[in-house]
Amino acid sequence: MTMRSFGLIRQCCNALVRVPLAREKSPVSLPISHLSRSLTTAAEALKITYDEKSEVATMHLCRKPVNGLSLEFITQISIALEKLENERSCRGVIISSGCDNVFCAGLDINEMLRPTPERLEIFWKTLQDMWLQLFTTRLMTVAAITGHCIAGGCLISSACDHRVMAPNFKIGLNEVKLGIVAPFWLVDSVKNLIGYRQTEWSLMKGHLFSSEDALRLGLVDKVVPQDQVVLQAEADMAEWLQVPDSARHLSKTLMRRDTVVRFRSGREADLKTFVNYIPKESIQKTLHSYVESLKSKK
Ligand SMILES: CCCCC/C=C\C/C=C\CCC/C=C/C(=O)SCCNC(=O)CCNC(=O)[C@H](O)C(C)(C)COP(=O)(O)OP(=O)(O)OC[C@H]1O[C@@H](n2cnc3c(N)ncnc32)[C@H](O)[C@@H]1OP(=O)(O)O
Repeated sequence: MTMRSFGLIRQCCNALVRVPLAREKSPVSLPISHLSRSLTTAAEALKITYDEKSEVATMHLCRKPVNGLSLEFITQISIALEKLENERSCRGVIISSGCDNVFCAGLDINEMLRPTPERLEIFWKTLQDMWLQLFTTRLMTVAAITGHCIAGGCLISSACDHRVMAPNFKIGLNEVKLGIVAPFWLVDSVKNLIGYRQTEWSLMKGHLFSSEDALRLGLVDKVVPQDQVVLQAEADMAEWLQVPDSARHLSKTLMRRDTVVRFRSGREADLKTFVNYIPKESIQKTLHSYVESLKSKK
């Protein structure tokens, strides 16, 4: 297999990104590596490889420990997706994880703890944009879910076209457990996969499905042993790419149109709700307790 790194993507991972710092009033330009709260540097957090023969890229999420979606990380993913989308030879992207037993633990909760209004607003807008990009991309997208896939993690996997998961992990929307509510567009994309009632009760309870239940419901398409997830994702991608790209993409656009129209008309209101809701003292208390409970379980 001929693998090469995507030079363009490597460049973009070290790029300057204009984001407000956590406790500053106005945006400043800094290398994104200066802003990351992760144990990994920004350059290490996202690795892209491209296989010329299969015309498939792999986007490896490696923001340790749990691929928490910070503003900088979401920005990196978004820039990488755009570059891949513009790379004419690229037909598909597999999203995989470099974190042990975790595909993605969702939003980096630190982004919502005592945030500045400026950063909070940019954070949410960037997340909305990344979701729309992934949900509508011309590329065939496969999520290789080698571990837990929670809330914002499920946002990524449910926006893809196909999902392969390892057994004995958890997947779903647990936002209520943090005292928050998943946005309607994320709920819609899960509802598109598992239907109204399963979405409603799991959302209200913050229930996370086992891999096996997720397979039964259609939240994932295959469950295979952990060490075979990426291989299976590659095999499934090859099968999907036997369908002509434009017909496949037009079919996807047709099926996702209502969700996208609803998103576009509601995104401004959704943003306002998010930036008003998160700083509330009661929400801050619940988020804080949740983070403490994560730390104290050790
Ligand atoms: C009424 C009107 C309503 C309007 C609504 C308005 C607005 C909507 C608002 C918000 C919508 C947000 C939508 C999306 C939300 C999210 O994604 S929130 C995140 C949800 N995620 C989780 O709950 C997952 C939490 N993590 C875990 O359960 C576990 O960490 C695990 C993924 C199962 C992995 O377990 P394990 O391998 O044992 O690892 P640890 O638990 O030890 O974790 C390692 C360290 O990582 C820290 N961490 C874990 N998850 C996160 C995270 N999401 N963000 C930040 N940090 C995280 C964890 O604390 C450990 O840190 P230390 O090593 O202790 O420092």
